[in-house]
Parts: sequence; C-alpha cells; structure tokens
Amino acid sequence: MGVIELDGLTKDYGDVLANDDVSFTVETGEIFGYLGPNGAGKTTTIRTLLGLLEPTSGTATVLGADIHDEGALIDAKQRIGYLPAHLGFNEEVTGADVLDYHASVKGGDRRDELLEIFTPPVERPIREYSSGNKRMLGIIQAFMHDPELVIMDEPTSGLDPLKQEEFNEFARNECERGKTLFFSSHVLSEVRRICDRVGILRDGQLVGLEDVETLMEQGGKRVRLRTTDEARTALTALDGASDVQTFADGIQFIYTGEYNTLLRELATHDVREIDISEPPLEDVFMHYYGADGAGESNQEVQSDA
Ligand SMILES: Nc1ncnc2c1ncn2[C@@H]1O[C@H](COP(=O)(O)OP(=O)(O)OP(=O)(O)O)[C@@H](O)[C@H]1O
Repeated sequence: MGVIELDGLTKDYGDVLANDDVSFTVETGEIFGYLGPNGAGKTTTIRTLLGLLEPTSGTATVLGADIHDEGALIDAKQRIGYLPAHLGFNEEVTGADVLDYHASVKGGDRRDELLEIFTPPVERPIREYSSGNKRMLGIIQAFMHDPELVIMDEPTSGLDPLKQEEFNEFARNECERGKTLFFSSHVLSEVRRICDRVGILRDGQLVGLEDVETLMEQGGKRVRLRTTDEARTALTALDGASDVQTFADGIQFIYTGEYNTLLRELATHDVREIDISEPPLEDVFMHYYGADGAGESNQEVQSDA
C-alpha cells in the first residue's frame, strides 16, 4: 500500500472544479512533487488529504487511514508533518512557544537538530518575523516529531536561495532516512533538483505523472545556432523541431527527434556557432500546463478578452 493513495478525488466548490477525479499513489521513501500553476488545485488536494476539506467525491488514504474515517486520520496525523502555504501563527507568542506547544501535542525529539539548520529567532515574538523566518519555523514544526510522512504546501516560498539549497539537501537526507515527502510547488528548478517523481495538475486534472528523469528526456534538447537562412528553413522543418524562435543571424528550437537526423542535416549547412543544451524546465512543462502549448498566461489573456 502506498503512503498516500488518491482514488478519484474530486472537489467541486460550486463555481470551480478544483480537483477533478485525481488518482495517484505516493510510495514510501519518495520525494513527490505536486506541480501546477496558480489555482491548479494543489492546496485543495493537500487540505483534503489532511481532513481539512471534505471531498465532493472520491477518496484517499494517508498512511493507511481513510480520509473519511476521522478517528483513523487523527491517529495517522501523529505520524505526519504538515507545512501549510499560509502560516497562521499567533503573532503575539514567540517561536519557542510555538515549538513548545507542538512538542506537547506531537513530540519534538528533533527540535535542536533542526534549529541548527533552520534558524528562526525563536526567542522573539512572531510579529517580528520575516516571511522567511516564519517559513523556517514552519519547517521545524513539520519535522520536529520525526514523522514518517511530511506534506508541504510551497515549502521554500520566502526562503533566500541559500536556505532553499539547505532545505533541498535536508529533504534529500530525509528521503535517505526512509521518510516520504510530498510537496506542492511551482518552482520548477527545485523540483528538478530534489524530486523523484512529479504529478502535474492543471485546472484540477492530473495531466502528468512521471519520474523526473523521464520528464527531462521527453523535454528534448534546446538547439541554438547561427547559420544561413536556407539552413533555418530546413532545420525547423525536421520532425521533432518545435518552439522555433528566429534571431537576426540564427535560430533556436526545441528538438525531440532523432539525433542522427539532426546531425546529418546540420552537416549539409554552414553552421557558424551551435549550442545544444537542456531546455529550461518551463519549456518542458509547457505542454502540460498550456492547452495548446501556449501556456497559462495566454489563456488568461484570452479569458479576459
Ligand atoms: N474555498 C473556496 N471556495 C471557492 N473556490 C475556491 C476555494 N478555495 C480554492 N478555490 C478555487 O479553487 C481553485 C484551486 O485553488 P487551490 O488553492 O487549490 O490551487 P493551488 O494550485 O494551490 O493554487 P496556488 O498555487 O495559487 O496556491 C482556484 O480556482 C481557487 O480560486
């Protein structure tokens, strides 16, 4: 049995179908990234998994507990850490007070160890915290009772790049210790660095479920070159060439076709400069995010019109 299993999970808010028949399984020891643009329905899934929202239909289990079974879910939550997107700490108490309370409810064996890595000013009242300090306090709270599973909604938002990197390293170490991490994100580069597998959500529907390596392979290569007009026409007509951009003396395109075909075509032209690299993750995800490959922003423009 998976650590998290979703089976046809659906949440209809009335005017928005935020989760539409979502099914997937997260296995023990995985770092699973739950990806999607703003408003895709990630938070809705997370809150449903934790029993904070009632699904319209479908079900899920978390550490074997059915989300409709309140008692079982309460027991399971002793072994789950949760980092919400919006940290609703009482602003008047100190960070230490928050951690003391959490320790009294769920335990806090790892508190000191975590405070060595994440460094909120625990003696100060929360109202004096920056958003990064609040996030670090939230991370400590999520992990301090050494849970088997940690569910996080945008865990690195507000952290500076150095702390983000420390979080990534910490997450990988947790995974090696056999912990399972499930987190939502739209920061694609962090997903590349730390996730084993991703589920991609768009308009409430799961549109992709891949391991990260496969995702990157499917993304092809970005080819950028300076060449002649005639070569530009021939190269961009190749099977597997897409997202063509033209510059004054060159072109760039994404290539998912046969490498030998590309190399043979290149050899027949005057190529003055060439760079073949991994495409930006945004491009890899674009065909999942956008209905016609054009992406969310375009859809928003259309719907506003
Ligand atoms: N309580 C609610 N009542 C009505 N609609 C809601 C409610 N909560 C969320 N929604 C809508 O459901 C959709 C999914 O929202 P959700 O917060 O789950 O997305 P998300 O992927 O977590 O977005 P973000 O990355 O911006 O946090 C959005 O269109 C949102 O406006």
